Amino acid sequence: MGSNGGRVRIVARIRSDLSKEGENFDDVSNSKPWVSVSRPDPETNPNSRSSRVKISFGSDQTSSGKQGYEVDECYEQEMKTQVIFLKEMKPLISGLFKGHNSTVFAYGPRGSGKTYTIQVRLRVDAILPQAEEQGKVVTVSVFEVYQDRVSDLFDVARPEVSVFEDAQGKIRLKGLSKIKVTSTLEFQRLYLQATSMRKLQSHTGCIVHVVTPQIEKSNAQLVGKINFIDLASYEDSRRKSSEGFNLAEATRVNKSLYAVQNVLYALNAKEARVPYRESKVTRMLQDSLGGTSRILMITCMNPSHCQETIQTINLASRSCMAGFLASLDPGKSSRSATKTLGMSSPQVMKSASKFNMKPSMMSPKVVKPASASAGKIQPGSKSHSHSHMSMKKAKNVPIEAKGRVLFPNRANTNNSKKSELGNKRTENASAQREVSLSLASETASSSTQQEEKSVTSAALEMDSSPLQSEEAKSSQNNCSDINSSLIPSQQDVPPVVDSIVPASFTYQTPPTENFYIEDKENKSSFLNSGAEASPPLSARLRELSNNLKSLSFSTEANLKMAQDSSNLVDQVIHENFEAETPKLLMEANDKHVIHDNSEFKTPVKSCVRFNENHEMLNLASPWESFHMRSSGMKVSVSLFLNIVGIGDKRATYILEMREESPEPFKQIQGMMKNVAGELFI
Ligand SMILES: Nc1ncnc2c1ncn2[C@@H]1O[C@H](COP(=O)(O)OP(=O)(O)OP(=O)(O)O)[C@@H](O)[C@H]1O
Repeated sequence: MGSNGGRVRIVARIRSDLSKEGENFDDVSNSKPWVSVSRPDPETNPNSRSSRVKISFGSDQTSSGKQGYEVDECYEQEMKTQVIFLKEMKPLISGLFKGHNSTVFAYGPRGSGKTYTIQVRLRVDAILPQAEEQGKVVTVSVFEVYQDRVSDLFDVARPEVSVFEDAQGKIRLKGLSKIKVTSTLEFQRLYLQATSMRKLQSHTGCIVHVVTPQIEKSNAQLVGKINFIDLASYEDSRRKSSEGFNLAEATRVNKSLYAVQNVLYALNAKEARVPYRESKVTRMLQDSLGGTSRILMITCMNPSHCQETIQTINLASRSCMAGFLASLDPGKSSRSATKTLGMSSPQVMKSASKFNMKPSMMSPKVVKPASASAGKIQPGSKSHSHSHMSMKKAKNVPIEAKGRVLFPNRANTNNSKKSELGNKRTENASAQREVSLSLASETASSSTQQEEKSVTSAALEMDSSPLQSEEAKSSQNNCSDINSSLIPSQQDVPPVVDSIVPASFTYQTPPTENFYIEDKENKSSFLNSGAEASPPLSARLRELSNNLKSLSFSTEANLKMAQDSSNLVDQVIHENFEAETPKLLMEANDKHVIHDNSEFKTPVKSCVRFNENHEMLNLASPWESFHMRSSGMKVSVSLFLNIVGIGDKRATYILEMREESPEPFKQIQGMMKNVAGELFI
């Protein structure tokens, strides 16, 4: 569906200039364009592989050097909502009558025009006449998901809607009413009444079912359904806390937004497993996301919340590009495609040698970070700029700073180990880890129950923001410019693919060395019985240390950073793990079920800072971002928790607890300090 080759179409809409409507903006008198949109010109680039549109922030670069985030389409400020409807949503409504389920998401920061763009009332307007013409019946449900609880907005007094899978594998929404509507007026009245009950930070959804009236002896009633999901606003935790909002709530909301993005990413990437269960929203919409369903995500951009806008577009672009990567290798999942491109592509290999990088250290995500396509933008590209946000000067970030594959693929080694390990599970022999350098935690997945636990690591990181608040403040001073963000200099960018791959990096860990710990109540399939079945943590950390040492960095600072991190890891190994590992594992086994295969995925989060006037100061490279956020290569709390064998869920819980009950957490933090030495200062 998307031009990226994926099933999810991801478009963006830039909200119109509200400064004309009297809304507060940063000083726009001296402002430079805050966002610009470039699209390949078919006349000058008839052979262009991509019809994707590039969104760039900042104005310091020439149009041929624009860096940015790619999406399937971007509607600029002057575009009318009706045009967007006709181009993007109308086809979905037509599909509805042919039996296709569809879902439309509106996603973006506060006040970015999500509700304004999705306009559910008008959409139902377009459905009713067609239904009547074809003798179909339309029923609607309106719900909200707040703190992972689903409520029926037609009757808020009813108990929580329960979401479960029936014996046939169909998702059931028990307790959600469906109301038959026959006229637009009737629907508008119902919808207005229902949405007036919604909570501020909730996801609001409307499910429109088109059904065939009961035909004698036939049970097949449902023709199709379309879901309109007005997602809760993405909020930046640091900004929120400074403005007195509820940080815990923002964290929860953002986590669920990341979960939605993880699902879209997995769908676009044609991954075998999609982490629907990661959030209530995706779980309840599962029927309308998988299979032949069509999905549209409209990412709304708000110039007055530029930081959040960049973060949301960054994630949206990541999901979009997953489809592109998968389309390069349609026979395989995106992970396989990633591997193929990273390990075998002649272009990549060429780039690897050019940049003195070992092929085993590369993945497309490594060599093609969020802005790395800039060097490939066609000279004839059209570019439009919009003026709002004041910016500072650009600074180039070398590509080497984007990330590395820490662990080489050692599938062969694993095979030879397989017999030694006896009953150890090895079916996911090429399980990969994707780790965003700018993020602190990872996603775990259980192969045994075919259920994924995608990462909501940015949320975890936000959870840990109070620990880092001082760093954040100081890093603001270090930040220079939005354009320095994820953007390497043109000379430094290997011309690998004509696309953006958002900043994250991938490394592979052999399954015999993978494990994670989960709560017993959630999963129970494989119990790793200790050191024999699982290699010592010290070995993994040692490997991390060695790989860090072997990284080639372009600058002295980066080299020093790598050495520092390597030394830190060495220190942790020496002081804490070599002696403690068997004990830790035994303790873990007492309390948890350990799975032998894990899959980690992190959404990408940029590192944009604002000064007190909300002017953007910097969008750091992923590596810089990691550096800043982790205070000079201190490994983040949640990453560390993962390393010591605590799964993401538990790590999330610990971090959330710290937010909500700082006192007990101080004790936990003390304990962690003992374990991690300098890491948790
Ligand atoms: N493209 C646009 N043109 C004109 N006005 C707009 C546009 N987009 C949004 N608005 C106006 O901006 C305001 C906020 O829009 P809207 O409520 O749709 O944002 P939202 O992202 O849904 O906000 P929330 O944070 O409450 O979820 C509304 O008054 C809306 O009419």
